[in-house]
Amino acid sequence: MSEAARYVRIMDTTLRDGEQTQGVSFSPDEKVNLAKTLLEQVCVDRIEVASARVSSGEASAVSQIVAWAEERNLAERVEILGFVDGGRSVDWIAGAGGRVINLLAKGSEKHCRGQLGKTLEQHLADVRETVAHAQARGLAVNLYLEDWSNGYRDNPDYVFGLVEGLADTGIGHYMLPDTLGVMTPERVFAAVSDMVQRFPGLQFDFHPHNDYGLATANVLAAAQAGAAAVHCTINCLGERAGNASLAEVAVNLRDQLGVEIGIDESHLARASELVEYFSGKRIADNAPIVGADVFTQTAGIHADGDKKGSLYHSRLSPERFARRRKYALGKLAGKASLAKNLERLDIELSEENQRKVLQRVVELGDSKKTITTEDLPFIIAEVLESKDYDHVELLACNLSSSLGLDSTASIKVRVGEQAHTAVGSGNGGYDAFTSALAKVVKKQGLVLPQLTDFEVRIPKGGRTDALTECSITWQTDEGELRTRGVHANQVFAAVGATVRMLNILMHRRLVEPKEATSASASTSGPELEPMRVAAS
Ligand SMILES: CC(C)C(=O)C(=O)O
Repeated sequence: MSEAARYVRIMDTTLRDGEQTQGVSFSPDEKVNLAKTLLEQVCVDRIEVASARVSSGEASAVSQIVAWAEERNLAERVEILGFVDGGRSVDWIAGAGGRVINLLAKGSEKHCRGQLGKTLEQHLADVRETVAHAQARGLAVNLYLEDWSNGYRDNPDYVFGLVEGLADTGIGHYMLPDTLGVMTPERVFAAVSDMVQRFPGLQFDFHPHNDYGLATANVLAAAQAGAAAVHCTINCLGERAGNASLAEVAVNLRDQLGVEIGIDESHLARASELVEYFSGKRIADNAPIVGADVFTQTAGIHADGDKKGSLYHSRLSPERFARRRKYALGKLAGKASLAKNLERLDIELSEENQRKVLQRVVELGDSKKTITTEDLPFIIAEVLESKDYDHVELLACNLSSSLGLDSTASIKVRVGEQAHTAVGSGNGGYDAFTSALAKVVKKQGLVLPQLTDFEVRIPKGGRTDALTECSITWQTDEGELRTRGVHANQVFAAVGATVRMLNILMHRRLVEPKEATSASASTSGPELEPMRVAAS
C-alpha cells in the first residue's frame, strides 16, 4: 500500500492525560461538551476520557459521555484508563457504562520489579486475569505498556515477553508510551519499527510526551515506522510538559507525511479555544495553527508580497482552519500592511492621508504600543482631526474603592451634544463605572454589550509606574470586537477601552448607515433604528 493511502488513527486524550496537567480539572459538563466537540466536529477517531476510580464526578462524566455516544453508535470510540487492580477498575468502568478499557501494564522490567515487586510471569498472570475479567464484563481491551521507552531501551526482551504472553488475549491496541518524553525521532522510529515488524498481526499506538519538545516529531516518526494510531491532546495539555498538540500532529501527518487522517481542520481553532476556557490554561499567541497571532503578518515586506499576489504562500493558509489573515500595525508596518487593514475596515484614504496615518502608526509602534485593526479608526480620526469617533466622551469621573464596602463611581459623559451625569456602585472600580455608564446609555435606549474577555498588561520589567494596557473583548450583534485603553491607572485603561467600544458601535449604527444611504443616492433614507449594541 502506498504511504499516501495509509490511514493513521488519532486518539485524543485531552480528557484523561490532558487533565493530568497541573491545575486542570474538567467538570462533568465540560467533559461531555469536549467529548462531543472531539468526536463530532474535530472528528478524532478515539477519545480517552477519564481514569477509572478517580471520583464519583468522573463516573458521572463517563456515564454521560457514553450515553450520548451510544445514541450515535460512537461508544466504542470512548476509552477509559484502568489499572491491574484485581478487577476494581474494570467494575468501575463497566458500572459507568464504558465499553473500552485502556489497561495500564508495566512496560519496563524496572517498574515491574521496583513498583510491583513482581516478575514478568507474575505480572503477565495478573494482566491476563484483568483482561479476562474485562472481556467477561463486555469491555474491549487496549493495553498501555507504561514507560515502554525506557523499558524497551533497558531490556527489550521483557517488553517482547509481555506482548508475546498476551498475544492470544484479543487485546485491540498495544499502546507504547514515551512516558517521560525522553525519546528522539530516530529512537522512536527504530523502536516502533522493531515492534511492528516483530509482531506483524498486532496494532501499535504511540503515546508521546513533550519533555524535550520533541513530541510532535516523535509522533511523526512513529507513524512513519508503522504505528496504527498516535495519541495527542488539544493545546498540548498533559502531564508535565504535556502530550503532543492535536493541531500540530494533524497538519504534519497530512502535509509532511501525506498520510490520511480523519480530522476536520476547520474545527481545530474553536476546539482549542474551548479547551482554553475550560482548562484555564491560555496558549501562547504563537502556538502553531491555533495561536492568536500565527496568521498575522507583521513585517511590511510580507504584507507587500501578499498584496502583489500571495508571494509568501504556505500550505498553512488561515482559511484552511476557518481563520483569517491579519496584518499587524506597529513600527514594522509598511504601506501594504496599512492598506490591508484599511481594506478590512472598508476605509478609503488618499495617498497623502495614508502617509500621515502610517507615520503615526510607526510612531506609536516605536513607543511599544500594539495597535489593533480596531484602533486604526481612532488613529485616523486623531491624525485627520476627524470628529467621526467623537460620539461619546468621558468628561469627568470619580472612582472610590474601600475595604469592606462597594466601590462607587460618579461620572459625567457627553453623548452627542448632551452631557449626562450618573452614579453607580459595584464590586470594584470598573464594575462601579460600568454600572453608572449603563444608566447613561440606557437613557439613549441602549444596553452595554457582553464582555467576554478582559486582559490587563504592563510592559515587561514590571515597574509600578508603568503604563497599563487593558484589552477588552466584547460580544456585539455584529460579532466580536476588541478595544484597548491605555492609562497609568488600570481601571482608567479599562474605562478608556469601554468608551472606545461605545464610540465604535455608535459610529457603526449612527454614521455608517447614513453614509451607505447617501452613497446609494437615496434622498429620503430609511429611519435609523434605535441602537441596540447587544443583548445584555
Ligand atoms: C498513564 C500512562 C498511560 C501515560 O500517560 C504514560 O505512560 O505516559
